[in-house]
Amino acid sequence: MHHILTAGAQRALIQAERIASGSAESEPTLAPLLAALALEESRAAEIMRTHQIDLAQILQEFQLPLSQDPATSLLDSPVQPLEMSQALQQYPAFREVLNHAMQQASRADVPTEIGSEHLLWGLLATAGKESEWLQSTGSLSAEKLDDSINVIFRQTVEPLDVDFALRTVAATADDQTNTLRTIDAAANRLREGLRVIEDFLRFSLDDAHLMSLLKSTRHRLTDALRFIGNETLISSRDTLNDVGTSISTTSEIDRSSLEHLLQANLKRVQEAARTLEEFSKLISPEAAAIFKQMRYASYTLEKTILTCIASQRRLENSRLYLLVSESLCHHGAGPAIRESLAAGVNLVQIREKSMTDRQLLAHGNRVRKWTRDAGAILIMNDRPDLAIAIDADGVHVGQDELPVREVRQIVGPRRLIGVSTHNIEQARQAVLDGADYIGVGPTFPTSTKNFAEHEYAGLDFVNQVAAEITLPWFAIGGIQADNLQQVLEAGATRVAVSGVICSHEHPGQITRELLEQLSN
Ligand SMILES: Cc1ncc(COP(=O)(O)OP(=O)(O)O)c(N)n1
Ligand SMILES: Cc1ncsc1CCOP(=O)(O)O
Ligand SMILES: [Mg+2]
Repeated sequence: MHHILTAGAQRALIQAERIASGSAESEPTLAPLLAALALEESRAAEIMRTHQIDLAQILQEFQLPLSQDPATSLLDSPVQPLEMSQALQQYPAFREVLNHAMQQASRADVPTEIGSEHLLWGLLATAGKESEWLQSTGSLSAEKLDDSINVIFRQTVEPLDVDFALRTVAATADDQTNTLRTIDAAANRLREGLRVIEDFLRFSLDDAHLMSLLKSTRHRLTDALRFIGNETLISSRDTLNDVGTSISTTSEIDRSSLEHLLQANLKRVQEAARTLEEFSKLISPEAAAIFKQMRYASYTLEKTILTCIASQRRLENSRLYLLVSESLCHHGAGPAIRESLAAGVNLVQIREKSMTDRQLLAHGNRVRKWTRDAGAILIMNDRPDLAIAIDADGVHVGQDELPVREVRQIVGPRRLIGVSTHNIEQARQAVLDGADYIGVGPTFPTSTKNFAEHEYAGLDFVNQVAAEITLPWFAIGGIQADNLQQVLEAGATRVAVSGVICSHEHPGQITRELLEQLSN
């Protein structure tokens, strides 16, 4: 198979050589490559950041020098496609890493491309002090990295489906120039649109996870343009004679809200990606395939961002989520629900594991009336069909139940879908799948649901989600009045509880206590 290194991977190798040349080590080591991967605005750096590893730590650990900021100096320099066979010759010190990277890349969507994330994977798979350090400091392993690569790069896009001939089409010189001009203009539109969306994610939504997805999409643009040739594109540019630059439609200047602005730019990105895909078919099928993926990735991104905004709005005032099971309640589910509603709970889940369908239907209809009268949201656990039957506002599903896509087909577009998550990869995936909120836990030991000791995700998981996810999420599991503060300190703003309210002698009283803490 024919393997090519992405621009990011090439820059990392060049940087690694620069760092190695300034290092005191006489024997070649992999530490300069590790530092170079963290230095770049690359996929590998993004992944390391999510595992709390940064450049400063690496430089300190491996006693490496970094006299200037080489990242900026290389970022804009054009990089020619580099084949694996050339890379193996040019960088003998990293041969083992490159070979492992190649194996990993062969399993990805675009098997010919080796990116910085594959180099990181190769580094982890190569025995040595760098790999050991990554595993101990960042809890990174080749398997975990597999998950990260999957979440960011494989599952955000449709499978590579090339529906056009894999050969370039002969054209006249004029045709070629016009095609290149079109590609150049569309690439600029795409880049600009992505930048606007990135700024929105950074400054308005403040969502690190979605931002990292967007950055990956931006990197793919660089990768695709390499197949066409950056210099060729620039030499075909003719802005003065471009009739498009003077056109400014009313819709282009009508940006009535941030959301409108966001949507307009998402559309701009999708249209530009389509133009790039079509015109690249005449020049580079590889580039066309990447543009197609980018178009699909932008649909996923659009859906995800808009869901996030809509959900934040719908659940804006829901900080305390009550899961009610008849068996846990001191005086029955009815009094527990009515008293907690009166005390201010506005989000209730029916979580019954042993009722028959008929019992659940009758119970659900009663709870529907109480919650509706109180203006509260009602969610049915596990059962999309019953959510519809009792006209609940949504349904909650676990990791082993129906996936969001299938649940959405059953409950339609308006009902909320909640998903339980137990680690950061599941949380990221649930966001991309289109969940409207997620459960994050279990935070503490609980007797309400059985978990093995090692399954407690704990406050670390709460911390991780707080750092990167803005889709509404609820910390859950063993939360009580006396440990709620710790959960809030770990970054949660919403919690889901069951036992603490249901089995309390006075559900209204404990509800008020919890709400009081949540509002501070
Ligand atoms: C808000 C919320 N979070 C998590 C769960 C747990 O769902 P699941 O893992 O499917 O387990 P069961 O509750 O069905 O036993 C939840 N119900 N709600
Ligand atoms: C259903 C569920 N899922 C994760 S923890 C949990 C139990 C929550 O109940 P409690 O608040 O009583 O621990
Ligand atoms: Mg369930």
